[in-house]
Amino acid sequence: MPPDAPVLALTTGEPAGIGPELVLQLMTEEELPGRIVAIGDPRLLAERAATLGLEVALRALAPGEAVPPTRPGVLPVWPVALRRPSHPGKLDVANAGYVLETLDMAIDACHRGQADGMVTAPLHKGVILDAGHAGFRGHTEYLRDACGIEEVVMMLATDSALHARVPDWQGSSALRVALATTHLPLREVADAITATRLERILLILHAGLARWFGIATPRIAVCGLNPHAGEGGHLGREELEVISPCLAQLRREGLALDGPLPADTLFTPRHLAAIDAVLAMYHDQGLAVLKYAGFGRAANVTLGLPFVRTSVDHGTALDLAGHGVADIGSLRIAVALAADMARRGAAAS
Ligand SMILES: NC(=O)C1=CN([C@@H]2O[C@H](COP(=O)(O)OP(=O)(O)OC[C@H]3O[C@@H](n4cnc5c(N)ncnc54)[C@H](O)[C@@H]3O)[C@@H](O)[C@H]2O)C=CC1
Ligand SMILES: NCC(=O)COP(=O)(O)O
Repeated sequence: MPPDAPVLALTTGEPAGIGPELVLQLMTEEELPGRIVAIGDPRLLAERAATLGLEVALRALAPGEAVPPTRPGVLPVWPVALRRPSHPGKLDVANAGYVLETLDMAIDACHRGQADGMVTAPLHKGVILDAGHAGFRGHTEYLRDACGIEEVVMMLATDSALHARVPDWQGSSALRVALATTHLPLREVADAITATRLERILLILHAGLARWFGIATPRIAVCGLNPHAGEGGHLGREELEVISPCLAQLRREGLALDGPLPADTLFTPRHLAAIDAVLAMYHDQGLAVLKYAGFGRAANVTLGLPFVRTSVDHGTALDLAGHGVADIGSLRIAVALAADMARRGAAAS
């Protein structure tokens, strides 16, 4: 590995979940892109490694110490102390502040240029809210607010859709799905779909596909919100009053957009064959399909941030934590994607 390989700050996520063990497992692998530094509690990581019989030596880095080239079996760590000892599968509100501190450290490192990007292991949104961090929604929204920007875009891509235009959808599970709204109660979704938000989201998505995925003129298919995209106004008017006018305006500005299309038939090979990404109106409209196509083989990327951030396609899996059986596939892909994006970012600047 070259000594100037991108530095990736890897947050270890909810301590009671599968994040810590996936990070440890990753570090036993031979081929890793980038110089990885985990952010978390070294004692927790050492305990989890011992429980699972993973031979990983932890090396706490001093402030300002350079992140060394990654070697299998060695995990450099930027230490953050747990507030209370953590046990697999057992959430504890006392450790919510710890999880947020690991995120803050990664954000700070990206801002200061000490890291070229961040990769996040899953956190548990519920326990952070139970701990009193009102308004917490997820990494995506936390990063947006920490960076003081209006909008970012959550996009998940399956492994075969990570690098460029997908030539043939027929029989393929290659899929990129972005979301117009993220972690919002369904009751609030319709009101959140405004022309201003949609325009911002589509511009970020268009730019992100061009910059990071090498698709100069991406074609994006936009889902309707209502069944049958509103059935001409009989099953909802958001398509007529908000989505269509917004798409028409953006087409005049040169974006290649299809829709609004009924979401049920959009996700079929004939429609997917012609497009580079789908914009779904809400979380489960898009992610249920994405996870059906490639759960465990996909990564989550936040577009529109001033730095690279990727994540896994799954949550904390409390039921599996501490057993060493969780699938590492998505973390592997998230790390590879972040390293690739960081290299592209460096080449472009
Ligand atoms: N990037 C992040 O921080 C994410 C966090 N979450 C959070 O995770 C928590 C739990 O969410 P759930 O909806 O239960 O989803 P989940 O992904 O944690 O679990 C859903 C099912 O998938 C299985 N699963 C998850 N990851 C797996 C892996 N790597 N290998 C094998 N099986 C795996 C679990 O055992 C469970 O049966 C929630 O608080 C949610 O908000 C969910 C998605 C992403
Ligand atoms: N289902 C995707 C998800 O919840 C990821 O959220 P985030 O924490 O990465 O914002």
